[in-house]
Amino acid sequence: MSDQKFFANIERFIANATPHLALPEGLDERITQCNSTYAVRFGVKLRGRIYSFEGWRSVHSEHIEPAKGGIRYAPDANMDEVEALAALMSLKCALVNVPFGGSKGALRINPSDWSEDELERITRRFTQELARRDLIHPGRNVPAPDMGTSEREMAWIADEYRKTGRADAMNVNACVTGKPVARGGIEGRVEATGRGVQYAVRAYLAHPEMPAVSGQKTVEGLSVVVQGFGNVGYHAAKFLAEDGAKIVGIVEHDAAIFTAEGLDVEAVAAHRRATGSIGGFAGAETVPSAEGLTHMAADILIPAAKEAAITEANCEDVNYKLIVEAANGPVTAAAEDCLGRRGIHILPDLFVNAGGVVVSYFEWVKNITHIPFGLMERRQKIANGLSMVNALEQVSGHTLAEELRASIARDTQEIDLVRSGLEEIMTRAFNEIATQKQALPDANLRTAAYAVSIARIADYYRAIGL
Ligand SMILES: NC(=O)c1ccc[n+]([C@@H]2O[C@H](COP(=O)([O-])OP(=O)(O)OC[C@H]3O[C@@H](n4cnc5c(N)ncnc54)[C@H](O)[C@@H]3O)[C@@H](O)[C@H]2O)c1
Repeated sequence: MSDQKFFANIERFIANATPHLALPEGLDERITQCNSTYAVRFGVKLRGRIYSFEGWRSVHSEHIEPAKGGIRYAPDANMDEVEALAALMSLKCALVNVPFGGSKGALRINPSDWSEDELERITRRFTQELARRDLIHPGRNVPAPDMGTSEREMAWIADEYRKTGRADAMNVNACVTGKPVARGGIEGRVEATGRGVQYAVRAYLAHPEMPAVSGQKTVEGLSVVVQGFGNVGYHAAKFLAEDGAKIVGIVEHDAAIFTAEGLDVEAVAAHRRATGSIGGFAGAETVPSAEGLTHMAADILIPAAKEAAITEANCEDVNYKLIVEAANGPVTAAAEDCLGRRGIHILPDLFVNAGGVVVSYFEWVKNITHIPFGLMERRQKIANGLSMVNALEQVSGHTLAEELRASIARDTQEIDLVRSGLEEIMTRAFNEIATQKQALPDANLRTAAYAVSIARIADYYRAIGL
C-alpha cells in the first residue's frame, strides 16, 4: 500500500485489530468514526486590521465524558489531522484506562508570526468560540497542550473560560489541563509525556517476552536519535540520558546535529535558547534537517515532532532497531509494513505518549475534588514512615537523624506521587499489550495495543446496550 492521509492510517490500524475481536457487527465502524467535528473561522483585530483564523475541535468519542485531547497550533493544521488525533485520544485513554473519551483541536497558525500579546488575544477568542458549544467544559470536553501550545495558552484558556460563566465556579478550573501549577495545574505535567516515554522504554526492555536491543534489556549504553526537540522530545532525551542512553543525534525542523560521543541534552537546549537553533552546536556535526533521520544508524529512534515522519519514501533508508513513537502518528501504515519486513520494531504512539493524558487525569481529579493530589496517600505514607522511625528509635535506643524524618516528608511530595502513579500505569498498560501480543503471535505491538483499547471501548458500548 502507499501512504494515505492520517485518518486513513488510523482506520487501517483499527482494521488490523478488529478481526481479532468478537465485536457485534457494525461496532467497529462506530468505534472508528469521529462523532462530530466543529470547524470555526473567526476574526481578531490586530495591527490595525482584521485577521481571520481557522480552527477545529473534533470529538471522536463521548463513550465516557469528558472527552479529552490537546489543542495544536500549527501552520499546516487541518481537519483530517484533527480527526485522526481525536481518534488516537480515544484509543490512548482506553489503553491506559483513564476515564475519558477522545477529542482534539487545532488552530491553523504559526505561533512565531505573532507576539505574545497577539497570541493571547487570538487564544482567548478561540476559547470563546469553543466554549459557546461546550467544546471546552469541565465535564464534557477538556483540552490540554499539544504542538505549539504550552501551559501559557492553557492559563489563558482557563481564565477566558472562567469569564464565560458557563460552568459552576467550583469546577471551572477543570475545564483544561496542563495549566501552570500556580493556576491549578499539577507538578510534573510539563515533563509528563517525556517521562512517560522513559517509562515506556523501561517497560518494553524489561519485559521477558520482548527482544533485547543490541543485547541490552535496559537503555544503558544504547544510542538514541530524537526528532523534535520541543516539550516531548527534550524531556524524553533528558530522561533517557539520565537512564544511561547516549543521545547521538537530534533532528529539528531547521537542522540536525550528530555526535557518536553523545550530546549533552541541557547544553543543546541552552544553545537553542541562545541562538534560536540546535544547528552549529559545538562538538557535533550539523547536517540539513531533511537528512536527519537517515544520517546515522542508531539503536533507537524517538520521533517526537509530527505525524508521517517515516513514510514509504524513507522507510528503506532508516537504520534503527527500535522506533519509539513519542509523536502521534509518526510512522504511516505503509511505512510500518516496510519496517516490519526489515525487522525494525515499533513501540506505538497510543502507548508511548500516554503520559500526558495520564497526568492530565491526575490534574483534572485534583481540580474537581479540590484536594491536593495524593494528599491522603501522602499523609498515610508520612505517618507510616514516622511510626517506623519511632519504632526503630525505641528498639535501638538511639535517636535517628532529623534528616531521615525530613526525607520521609520529601519523598512523598506531589511530584513523586505523580511520577510513581504514572510509572505504575505505563507498566501495567505495557504488560497488557504484551499479554495481548502473546495471544496474537503474528500481530505487531501496535495491533496488540489497538486490540486492548478497542476491546475496552467495546465493553463499554455493550454495557450501555448499543
Ligand atoms: N505535549 C504533550 O503533552 C503531548 C502529549 C502526547 C503527544 N504529543 C505529541 O508529541 C509531538 C510533539 O509535541 P510537543 O508538545 O513536544 O510539541 P512542541 O511544539 O513542544 O515541539 C515540537 C518540536 O518539533 C519540532 N519540529 C516540527 N517539525 C519538525 C520536523 N519536520 N522535523 C524535526 N522537528 C520538527 C519543532 O520545531 C518543535 O521543537 C506531537 O505529535 C504531539 O501530538 C504531545
